[in-house]
Amino acid sequence: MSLLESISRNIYSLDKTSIEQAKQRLDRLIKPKGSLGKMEDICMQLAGIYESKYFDSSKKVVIAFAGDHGVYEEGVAPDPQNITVLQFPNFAKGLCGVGTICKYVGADVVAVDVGINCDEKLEGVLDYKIRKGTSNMAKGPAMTRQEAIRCLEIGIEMSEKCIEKDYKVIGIGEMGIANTTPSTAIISTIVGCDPSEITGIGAGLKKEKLKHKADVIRKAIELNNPNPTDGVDVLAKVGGFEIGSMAGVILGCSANRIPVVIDGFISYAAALIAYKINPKTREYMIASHSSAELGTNKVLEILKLSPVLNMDMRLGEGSGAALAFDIIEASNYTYKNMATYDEVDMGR
Ligand SMILES: Cc1cc2ncn([C@H]3O[C@H](COP(=O)(O)O)[C@@H](O)[C@H]3O)c2cc1C
Ligand SMILES: O=C(O)c1cccnc1
Repeated sequence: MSLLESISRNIYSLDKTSIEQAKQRLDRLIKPKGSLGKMEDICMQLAGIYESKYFDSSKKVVIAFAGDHGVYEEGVAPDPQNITVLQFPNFAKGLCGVGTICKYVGADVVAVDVGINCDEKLEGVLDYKIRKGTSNMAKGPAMTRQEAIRCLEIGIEMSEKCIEKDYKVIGIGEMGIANTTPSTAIISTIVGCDPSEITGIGAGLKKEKLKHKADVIRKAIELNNPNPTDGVDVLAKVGGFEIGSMAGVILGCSANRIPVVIDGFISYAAALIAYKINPKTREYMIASHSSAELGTNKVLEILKLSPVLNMDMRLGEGSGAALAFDIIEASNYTYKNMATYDEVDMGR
């Protein structure tokens, strides 16, 4: 049995007893029932994931993957492709958005090259390059099925390495110029809508080029005919290496009962791939924020995820996941340390 098969067969629902125990404590805290809103949801979810009333969520990491995209040549992105190789070393150095936010919240970043269009080894970046960028999906499949499985398995492996190092909460991030294009293709295929309904500006595409971007995505879907019920097929035909690797982290976290914090639009595409491979992965996901990219609501509705933050962010990298780490920690701290009605006299 392959690593992917064995991991996806080993994903179970959250533990109802622990969720109930967490709820009972939350209801005994000195506050109106339910008044901590999503903080309470997070605590119940974490209890169900860790199978324990109390849990440690202190050690956190963003695992970020980078890859380039053959579809870049269709003129779907506003920036030069080599921004991927120039920006990615800044993840580990703590100089870019996700790096800086991680420093602030005391989390680590692991940066993994799964397909950057370059020959050199990058400082502070793990080399798991599959190939120097996907093929142009407007002309044929982005990758082979074997490559799709490979990037999923790299993601699984990275998550398990981090879990072995005792990380208790894992966020996902990415870098890849043009990757909102395959993300939109994945989301249109799985949601079942026309790409024009959800094609956004990405890193700042001019409004007058949006129709062209949507047309390229539609053409890629028509040409490759991905099967919306088969996550691996969708990934192979219209995906990206970094997107598949993020989906692999989601599967790895779910099988190892570790919460996985979803970032923005590109990570939503990864979340849908993981969900199609095993729908139970949804239970392990925390949506950090609501991306400003068009199409956000459609994915979050399917995944039934309610984002923690709404910051109008559309950076990616894992920046939103890192920002939500502090909310998760604040929720756990409050849950553990607030007094209950049994401990202080509240007149009842
Ligand atoms: C300097 C820079 C830093 C970034 N960090 C994340 N992205 C984000 O923008 C890219 C996706 O947008 P599109 O599909 O329009 O190319 C991805 O690399 C994503 O991570 C960046 C983009 C740029 C230009
Ligand atoms: O939502 C995101 O993460 C996003 C949106 C546009 C470009 N890059 C990332």
